[in-house]
Amino acid sequence: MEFATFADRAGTIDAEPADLEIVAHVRDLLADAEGEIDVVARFVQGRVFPAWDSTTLDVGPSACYEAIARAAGRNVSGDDVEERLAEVGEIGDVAASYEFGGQQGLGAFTGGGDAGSGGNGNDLTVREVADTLAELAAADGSGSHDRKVDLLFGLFNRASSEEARYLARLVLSEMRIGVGEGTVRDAIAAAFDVPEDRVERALQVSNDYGQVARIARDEGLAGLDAVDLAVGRPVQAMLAQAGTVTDALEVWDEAAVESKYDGARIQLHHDPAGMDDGDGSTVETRVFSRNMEEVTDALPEVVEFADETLEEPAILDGEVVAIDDDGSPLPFQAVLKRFRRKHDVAKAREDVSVRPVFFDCLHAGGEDLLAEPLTTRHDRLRSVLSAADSDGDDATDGTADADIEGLSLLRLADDPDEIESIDAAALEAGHEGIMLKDPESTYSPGRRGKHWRKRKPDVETIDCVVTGAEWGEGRRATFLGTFELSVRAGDALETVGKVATGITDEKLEALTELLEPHITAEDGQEIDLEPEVVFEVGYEEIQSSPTYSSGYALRFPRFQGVRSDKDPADADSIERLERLHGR
Ligand SMILES: Nc1ncnc2c1ncn2[C@@H]1O[C@H](COP(=O)(O)OP(=O)(O)OP(=O)(O)O)[C@@H](O)[C@H]1O
Repeated sequence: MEFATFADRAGTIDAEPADLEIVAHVRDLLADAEGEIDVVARFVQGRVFPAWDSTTLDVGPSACYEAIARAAGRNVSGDDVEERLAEVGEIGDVAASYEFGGQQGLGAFTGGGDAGSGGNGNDLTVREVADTLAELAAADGSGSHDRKVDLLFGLFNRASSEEARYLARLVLSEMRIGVGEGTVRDAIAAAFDVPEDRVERALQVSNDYGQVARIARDEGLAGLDAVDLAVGRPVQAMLAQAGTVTDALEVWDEAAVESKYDGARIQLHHDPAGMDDGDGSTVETRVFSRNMEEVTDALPEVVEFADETLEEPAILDGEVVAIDDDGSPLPFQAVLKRFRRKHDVAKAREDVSVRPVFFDCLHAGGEDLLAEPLTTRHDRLRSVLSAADSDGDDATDGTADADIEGLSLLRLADDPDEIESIDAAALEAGHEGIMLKDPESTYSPGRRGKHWRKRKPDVETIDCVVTGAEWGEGRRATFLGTFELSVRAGDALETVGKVATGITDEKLEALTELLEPHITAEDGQEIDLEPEVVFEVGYEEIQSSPTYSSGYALRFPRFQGVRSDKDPADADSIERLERLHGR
């Protein structure tokens, strides 16, 4: 297909406001794309490379302005192009405002027209543009800037105004003609008469709109259904919604509960037989970010872990977490010092170490698992991660999961109290909270569905008076560990719950010092306190409950801090609880 034809069609789409009409135009474009269907399916979305491919053109706007200026003639400079952009506001309009075609001087009219070439009789094709841009992306090292400008100049120099408009937008990732992924999916289905959901599945698995369009056309449904995951080719990550335990248990019989690890999402691809690393070398392990960017070189610990632990081809989904010298998780900010780092990785590793935790398995031993339920995928994950375990204890009874390095602990629970204690243990271990997942759910790449929920962060906090406490146990026996919370009810105080979570050892020590002078009675581990200190407490919801004297209970109470600026008289009242409960 000539690039002029593509530009002409892109112009029609650009001018079309109705979504359905846009799909129809893209459908026709794909149907007419012949041998270049793969490129056309990408270009129309403004993509030069497949979604799974982290290759970028690596070309700054100034290189593009320079190339446009050179193609526009001797009297035009990169600065002129930039100035015009400031006036016009959009690079496509700017590029289209020049006359190209190797004209010297003032840019005489070439008669190329919208669908014509730049006047040298040598029509630019879609494939040529794609090949030149691939060559441009590959240019690196010294002199690469000039090489990139030369290649771009070569394209603009052969372009008509309308071709230049879409070429400039493509190069600067500013296509913006209203064609998103869903449009291309529907257009492929309509063009080649295949069901949308099967196109969707093939797209999820391959992340390659060009390949899927070609397969739909040439091989039909059977071809689409045969598209598999490939080790080495990243898949979009499944995402979560915020949700409450109560909501989750209403829809599912039971919830699969896991810690929410506070790190960065990774997708690990491993093949003991080796895979292409994208640069022509063979590697056993590649690691990708949530946006399918390659982060392998930044995370040598993850690569070492995979090389030591895995014995079969696998695609694993997980989180990389920064850890301190004892192996305890560090806050999210620490992992940012490592993630995506390109230089001085060894030095950064000395400062902050990381370790991976995996919670899903998309592919193992040649078998795609996306359509399997979560529990089956997690079982497979366990066996993949325990392959190197020489005693052969692959923990099928679930008891040894905590001993399997790199495996998330997944527990099935249908009791909110049990989930609350898993949440408490997760916070205690330094994680961010918990994830709730539907045990039956399949893996939906790229979807932020209801099957995965991150327990809703506390939307509201209340200020409670601390009226009692319990001494801790074991190494915490000298600290107060659990605090009884009360709210005002007229002149009296009524209990509303206990908080034990969200408090580090240092904070417990400080709180003990603060509260000890106010102890009025002690019975075993339990103590009564003079009402003096006010805590700010987060919660998931307020329930009616006979357990506490206020008639309400805080579900998932979490310590936020001491309100040293407040007296008990300023604490929240039972009336406020009533109002919050009624919401
Ligand atoms: N056990 C787990 N299961 C799934 N995701 C987990 C788990 N532990 C940590 N995570 C992280 O939580 C994220 C899920 O939340 P979400 O889909 O909302 O992503 P997000 O927008 O990056 O949110 P957040 O900023 O809260 O991590 C995942 O992308 C992953 O990085």
